[in-house]
Amino acid sequence: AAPADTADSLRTLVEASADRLALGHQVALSKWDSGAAVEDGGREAVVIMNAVSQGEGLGLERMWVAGLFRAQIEANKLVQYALLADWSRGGAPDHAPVDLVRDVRPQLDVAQKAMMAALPGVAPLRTRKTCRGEVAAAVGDYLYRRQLPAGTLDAIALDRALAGVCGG
Ligand SMILES: O=C(O)C(=O)C[C@]1(C(=O)O)C=C[C@@H](O)C=C1
Repeated sequence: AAPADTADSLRTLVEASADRLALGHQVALSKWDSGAAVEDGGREAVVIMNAVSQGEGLGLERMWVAGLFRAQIEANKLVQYALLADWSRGGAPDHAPVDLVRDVRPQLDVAQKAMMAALPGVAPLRTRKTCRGEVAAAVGDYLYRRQLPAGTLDAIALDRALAGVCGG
């Protein structure tokens, strides 16, 4: 694919990753209410298995897809831990009850599908020397477009969420 195609796909991937990450706020609220642990190893395995098998249908390498989603999950946990720690000190924001299994995980699955659709176009970037710089720039563009300040929790976590794009 030409570099322009990669850039478009990367932009789509960054947006879908940010959408997935934003759901971490809802997940954290549900865990605040339920007292459940942030980490759910069984669910992580399901998320990664689903992504890998969807990726195989798209001709994507298993290890790459697994690494990509491991990074997404790690970033999601970063957001959850940070929010829960804040709320332990200051209280959680007012919110309606959040049903993790019925409401939030299906939305995570939708964001995952959007990410998967972008991956074939992003794959050629993996092996470029410029990969890390291009990913960092794409995140910077996203933050700029959304007027999200660098250094905030969501901005930091978005860089981490995309840590699996290069190499693998
Ligand atoms: O589904 C959850 O319980 C989440 O916290 C979300 C998520 C994910 O990013 O998919 C993150 C951490 C958990 O270990 C499992 C999955």
